[in-house]
Amino acid sequence: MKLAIGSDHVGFELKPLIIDYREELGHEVTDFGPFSTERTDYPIYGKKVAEEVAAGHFDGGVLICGTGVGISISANKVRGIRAVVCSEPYSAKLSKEHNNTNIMAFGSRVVGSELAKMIVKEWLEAIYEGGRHAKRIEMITELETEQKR
Ligand SMILES: O=C(CO)[C@H](O)[C@H](O)[C@H](O)COP(=O)(O)O
Repeated sequence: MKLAIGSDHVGFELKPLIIDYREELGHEVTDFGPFSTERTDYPIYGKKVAEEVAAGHFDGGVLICGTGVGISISANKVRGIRAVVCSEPYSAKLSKEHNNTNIMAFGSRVVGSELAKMIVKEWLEAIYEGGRHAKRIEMITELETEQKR
């Protein structure tokens, strides 16, 4: 699986743990920055990763900031993105099975490295169920097309 990953300065230190973990399992992970703990702004990286995923260059994305909230809000502003913030694996699993999420976000001030790995694992291993959920995803997509830029 090809994954795009990004963070802000607060999520920076958790990022390599997730990269190493997924690469050990055979995934190809590309880090879109930042590459230091120098204070920066999460919308920059939320947008970068979201645009790469929306363009189909990657199968999914992982975003990390302090709580996961700001960076996921930013990613969700990109058409075609369904980013979710999770602090436990059950929502991560259902977000893929029911909502076909394509970006997983979490907060490095909220979850530790082992729980973060568990969340990403559940999310990546889950399979979108389609069926009755497809209509709802189409309704979300319709919301996007109705929005005037
Ligand atoms: O935690 C957050 C709320 O979404 C943000 O993602 C940032 O990580 C946080 O706001 C950064 O805070 P800082 O005081 O500028 O380090």
